[in-house]
Amino acid sequence: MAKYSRLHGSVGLISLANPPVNALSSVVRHAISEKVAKAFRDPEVTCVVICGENGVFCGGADIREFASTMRGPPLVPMIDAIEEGEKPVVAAIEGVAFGGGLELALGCHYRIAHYKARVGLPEVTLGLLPAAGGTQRLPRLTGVAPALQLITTGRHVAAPEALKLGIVDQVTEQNTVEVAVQFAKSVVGQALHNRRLSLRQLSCPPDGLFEETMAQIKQRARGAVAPIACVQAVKAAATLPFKAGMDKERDLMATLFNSGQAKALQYSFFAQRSVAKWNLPNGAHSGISKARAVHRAAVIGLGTMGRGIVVSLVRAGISVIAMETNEKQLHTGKKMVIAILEKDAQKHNAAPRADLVHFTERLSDLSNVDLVIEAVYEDMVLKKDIFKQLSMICKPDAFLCTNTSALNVDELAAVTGRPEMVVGMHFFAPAHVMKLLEVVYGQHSSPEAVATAMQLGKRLGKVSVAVGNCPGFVGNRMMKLYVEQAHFLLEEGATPEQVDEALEEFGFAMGIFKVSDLSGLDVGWRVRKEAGLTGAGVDWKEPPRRRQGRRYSPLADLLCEKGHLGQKTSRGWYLYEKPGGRDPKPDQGLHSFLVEYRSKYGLKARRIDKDEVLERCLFSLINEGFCILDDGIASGPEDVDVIYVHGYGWPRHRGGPMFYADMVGLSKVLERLEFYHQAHPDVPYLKPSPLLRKLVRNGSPPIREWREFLKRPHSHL
Ligand SMILES: CC/C=C\CC(=O)SCCNC(=O)CCNC(=O)[C@H](O)C(C)(C)COP(=O)(O)OP(=O)(O)OC[C@H]1O[C@@H](n2cnc3c(N)ncnc32)[C@H](O)[C@@H]1OP(=O)(O)O
Repeated sequence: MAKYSRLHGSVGLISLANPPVNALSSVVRHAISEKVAKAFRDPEVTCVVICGENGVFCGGADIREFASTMRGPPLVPMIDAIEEGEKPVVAAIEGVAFGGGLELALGCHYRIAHYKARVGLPEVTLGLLPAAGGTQRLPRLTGVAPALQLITTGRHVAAPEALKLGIVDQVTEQNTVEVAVQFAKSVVGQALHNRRLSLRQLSCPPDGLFEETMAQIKQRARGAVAPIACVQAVKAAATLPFKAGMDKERDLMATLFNSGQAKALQYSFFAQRSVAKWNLPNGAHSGISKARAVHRAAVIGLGTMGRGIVVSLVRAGISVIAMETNEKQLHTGKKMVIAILEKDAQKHNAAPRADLVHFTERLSDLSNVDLVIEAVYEDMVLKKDIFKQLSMICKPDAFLCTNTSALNVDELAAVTGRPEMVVGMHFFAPAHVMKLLEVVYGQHSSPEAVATAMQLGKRLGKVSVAVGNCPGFVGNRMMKLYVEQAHFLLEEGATPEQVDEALEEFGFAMGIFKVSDLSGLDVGWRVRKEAGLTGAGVDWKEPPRRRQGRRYSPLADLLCEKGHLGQKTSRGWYLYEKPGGRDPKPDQGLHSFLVEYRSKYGLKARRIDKDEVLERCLFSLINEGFCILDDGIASGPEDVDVIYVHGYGWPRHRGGPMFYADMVGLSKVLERLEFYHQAHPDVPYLKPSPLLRKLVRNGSPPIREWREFLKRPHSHL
């Protein structure tokens, strides 16, 4: 809804009132239209100010309404009516003016923003375009190039930048509404013609701007269609009269609005928010569990992960003790952390925050920290030793966290005298860049420990998801099967290039073999050795290409034995021009190696098409996702999807693996898994999960209803 009042006798003040972000629901749109008409009718009113209650102008159209038939007055005529009005209308922008919110402000004749406010047109991130005149008015205000950049990326800008771009007329540190009211009174009587953006002429865009932008977008959009439609709409602004441009904007929006991509992106928006409201099988949940403040933290281990975690903590203003026993590693780690912090400082024109980090070789220096994150390499014996010591050294109420990516959090907790204070904080490399954090609760982790880790993740700017304890947790447990299928496909006749091409066409930023070369083949090799799948622990009585009773491909192990570890050694699944090279080239040597390998094991190469690559890799991963839901390791499909979109390069416009399964159709996923399981009976995880079967038996309900089919958590609180 929107409230109306009259200030100083002549100013009509319209306040959007739809907490928490004053989204433009049908009720709000109706109320704004009504109040604007009232103000325009009232002869005592000479000018109008539109603002939002509770320090937020407007977060845009109500995204929840997109799933149903749109009711209420549409935005376009409402905004046109404001612009056409004969009384000056000023938008007083506090908090945010996003999407339809900014479009509403662009229909006003003037815009005043608080210096902390942000404005932007993020529709593209929801699979849409700004279809309430945003693609036509913004270029007329800022010029084509800046508008094109903002609309195709959805980037927000802070008020000072918005002022430079001409999006707002004034920025204030004072009470924005009061400043806007005074401003509105001061412009009464001035001509409005020039202030109506729809009437403005656009200056010619630079030559080739649209072609270049389109080419860049096609390269980086990974199949997303909304950015392309955004370019077309802005091009219409630059080449057509306003009215025709608006028609083009409307037509393009009509094609996007009901697309699967828009549904996926809007699902992702809400999924990301839903994971913050975590709940555990024991009944603990975010609503009742209080986080403790973390003032001082420690990180143990200054390898790639440890360094990234230290940087993340410092960026959040937390003082850190960075501990490393290896002198050389300590020296290198310190240099790299300081270099990143200095680069940050340069970027933000501020002093480096290196004073917040204290580097040490002594574990005893950790006696007074509130929370420790252990980030040494994946060796259970080493980690247990560290946790035993921490338990004695750290103050009794310090939380002890591990950055393990797969090891048993309960086993670590058991060696401490405080298992309730132990949780996993699984960061993704590089930790100062990647958004995802898996917070792993063990059997004894207290709600306070989980709440503190989740809250800390939020403070570090991460998307944090609470997950249960099992080998690989959610992300890596699913990933393992996807990687295995890719290796099996090579045995059966595919090349790394064919597999990667299919995955990249699907929308992954990089195919699985390129990712493996980038992270180093030795990472998985170490894990497989730990698991007794290769190296000294193997039971050699088993037939070749079988381990622990099931099919196994030793291809990656064989490459590791040859020293082909990926980019760092210039050879892996691809060839690189030098060690550390980034540009993968097909490797004839690898192809010959595959031919010899197949011949050695009597494997007949066959042609494998893209559909099979996708089904084998993705459906096996999805099937494990269903098992994870059934086991209660993730509390809902949104958790799995958020993990895959933010940590594993799953294309956001495909929602995530569980959303994708819903889009493809659960019965089709089930049928294909049954087919592949029959064809590969020695791969047990291709057997369809009981939860998938149950959902199909129940008529394949939409993803938002899946939680009703999960085992209910039992409260032990
Ligand atoms: C004809 C079409 C014309 C226009 C199209 C559009 O306008 S599309 C919408 C464009 N707007 C956006 O994309 C903005 C989305 N929202 C945000 O970026 C952030 O929510 C915001 C506004 C910056 C606030 O961030 P904050 O961190 O403070 O809160 P949070 O994100 O957790 O949101 C709080 C709750 O509000 C819900 N919500 C936010 N925006 C919308 C929206 N536009 N429509 C509906 N609901 C919205 C959000 O889901 C949270 O809900 P909760 O139940 O508490 O989880």
